[in-house]
Order: sequence, then structure tokens, then C-alpha cells
Amino acid sequence: MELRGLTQRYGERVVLDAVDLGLDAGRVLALLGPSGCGKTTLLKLLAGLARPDAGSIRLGGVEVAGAGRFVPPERRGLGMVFQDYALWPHLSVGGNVAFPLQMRGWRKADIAGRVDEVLALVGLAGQAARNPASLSGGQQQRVALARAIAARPALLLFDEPLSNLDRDLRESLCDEIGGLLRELGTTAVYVTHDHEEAFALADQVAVLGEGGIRQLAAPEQLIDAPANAAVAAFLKQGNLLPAHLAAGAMGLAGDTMQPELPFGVPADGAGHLYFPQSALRAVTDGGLSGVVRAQRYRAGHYATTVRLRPPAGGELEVDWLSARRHQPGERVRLALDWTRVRWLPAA
Ligand SMILES: Nc1ncnc2c1ncn2[C@@H]1O[C@H](COP(=O)(O)OP(=O)(O)OP(=O)(O)O)[C@@H](O)[C@H]1O
Repeated sequence: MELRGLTQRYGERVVLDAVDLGLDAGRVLALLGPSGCGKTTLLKLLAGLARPDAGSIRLGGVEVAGAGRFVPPERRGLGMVFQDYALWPHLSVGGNVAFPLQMRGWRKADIAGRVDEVLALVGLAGQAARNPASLSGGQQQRVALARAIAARPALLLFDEPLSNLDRDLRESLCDEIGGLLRELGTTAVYVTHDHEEAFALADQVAVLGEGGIRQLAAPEQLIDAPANAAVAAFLKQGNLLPAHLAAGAMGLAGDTMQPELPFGVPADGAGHLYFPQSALRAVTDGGLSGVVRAQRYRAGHYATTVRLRPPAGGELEVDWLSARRHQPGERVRLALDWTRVRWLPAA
């Protein structure tokens, strides 16, 4: 899949602004971003449910949208899974799965075998005769998944497929979809606003925002090294503290420090420190001073939120893994393991 300069406007609003994006065959890409950032718009352009205002889309080396060229959805070789399952209520489970095969002119005998095969793949062996309405939400989404993969599409598109399901089911089905995609080796684009889902499923995650891709990276890299403060703030996988550097001294949460920075010291000015919760430890002297605001026990430690003294008022908090229980309001001092700190530019 290759997008070049892909642009989509609604009236004055530019939702996608000259987006370039590539995905190798057999890989899974998650599109992650806040509500309204254009995830669904991008998916619709890929599916052929909308025409881009500018730019091009190539699938399997073939241009399906571009200057003067537009291949309709049914000729793009895609499978789609939607949030609301979108099963046809007048067809049985098997009828739903068979439908795209019938549309593609498969032979009857081949269709029956393939329907059984994909229903077994999604854990619904022997359920072909059932009415979709008699199934649970999770089972209905499995039928939709079976229908999407039945014709062996070159590209699978998912639009928040798990958001109507409860948490336990979401997690287990997410793992199953991930396993299935790898087993089939299908290229997939998966839209979600759930970070955990994106990290669990995808080889690559594109964080969308401000009309473009803020960062495209593997989950580990996004979590460990977000490209900038906006990405880190959206992902919430670590602590983010505004900081100010002037002549080697760092202004941080009301204190001035002269840290041994592990990174090349950037030019003087404003930025953010980014570090994992485990980079903080309690000390009796020095460090950042703050007040415990909330605490929750998690196997082996207390996940603790500490409110710092921001230099110019307002709220500034860090998350810290403490070995013991603290009372809300208790004063603490936290030292930072500077070897685990990154400096992030503002945007
Ligand atoms: N047909 C349309 N006409 C006008 N504006 C639209 C249309 N479709 C989407 N938009 C606007 O474009 C922006 C991006 O919408 P889109 O549905 O792609 O966002 P999203 O990232 O998928 O959001 P969500 O997570 O809430 O589904 C939104 O501001 C939306 O209101």
C-alpha cells in the first residue's frame, strides 16, 4: 500500500493534508489518533468509499485512486470489518460469509468449502445455519471477520471493530485477530482510538493529528521514543514534564537543576522531559518535591500520582511506582534516573 500526497477536505477544513504513507505486504498498520483526526476518512479513501481531493493510492502496485483514476471498492480486492458488524440480517451466518464469494463468481462447491474453512478459523465451526441476530456481539464480529477474509483479500480494513464489545471480550478478540492476521499473512490497516489495541495488533502504528502523520513507528519505538511532546501526550505511556534549558541549567517543575543529561544537550529553550514511571524513586533530599494525590495497588507496587509544584501555577503531575502505601496529601521527593530521560521538542 502506498499513499502519496493524499489530501481530503470537507469545505474549508483540510482533514488529510498531503499524507505520504507506505505499508509492506503482510504487515499490519494501526491508525491511531484522537476523535476527528481523519482515521475513518483515510480508511474510506483506501476502501474507495470516497475520492481524494488530491494525491494517489496504490495497492499491490496498482493505482486505485489518483489524477483522473478511480477504481471502485468492489474492484480493489479488499475485505472490511466495521464497528457495527454490518451483517445482513436476512442471511444466515453462512449466507453472510458466502456473499462476497458469490459476488466474485466463485463456484458453489468451492463456496461451501471456503465458508466452513473461514468459520472454523474464527472459532465458529458448525454455526453456518444460524441467524446472525441469535449470536452475541463478539460472535457477530467473528462472522464479519470471516466474511472479510473469505475471498482472500490482498488488504483488510478494520474500522474500530472492537469498540462495541466489553473489555474482556475486546482483549481476547484483539489477540485472536492479531493471531489470525499473522497466520494468514494478510496486509491490514486497523483504525482504533485504543492505544492498547494498536500496540497489541500492529507492526507499525501511525499516530494521526493536525492533518497528517505525527509519527509512524513500531509500538516499542512509539512508547520508548515518541517523536515529540504532542505524540507523548496523546499516548500517555510515560511522564511528560515541561522543562526549560538556559546555559546548562534546567528549570523543571519549580526547581532549577544541573542534570547530567544522557542526550546531547539541545539548544537553550523550552521542551519536555519524557521518562517512564519506573525512572522515579523516592529520596529524602533533593529531587522533585510533590504531594501524593492518588494511589492504586497493582501487583507488586503502588501506582501513585504525584502533584508537583508547577512554576507558573496550573497542574503538573507525574506517575510513579512506589513500593509502599502513601496517604493522599503526603509530601514526597522524587529523584529522576537521568539515564532514562529523553528530551522532546514541543510539537
Ligand atoms: N462527509 C463529511 N462531511 C463533512 N465533514 C466530515 C465528513 N466526514 C468527516 N468529516 C469531518 O472530518 C473530520 C475527520 O473525520 P473522521 O471521521 O475521519 O475522524 P476520525 O479520526 O475517524 O474520528 P472518530 O475517532 O471520532 O471516528 C471530522 O472533523 C469530521 O467531522
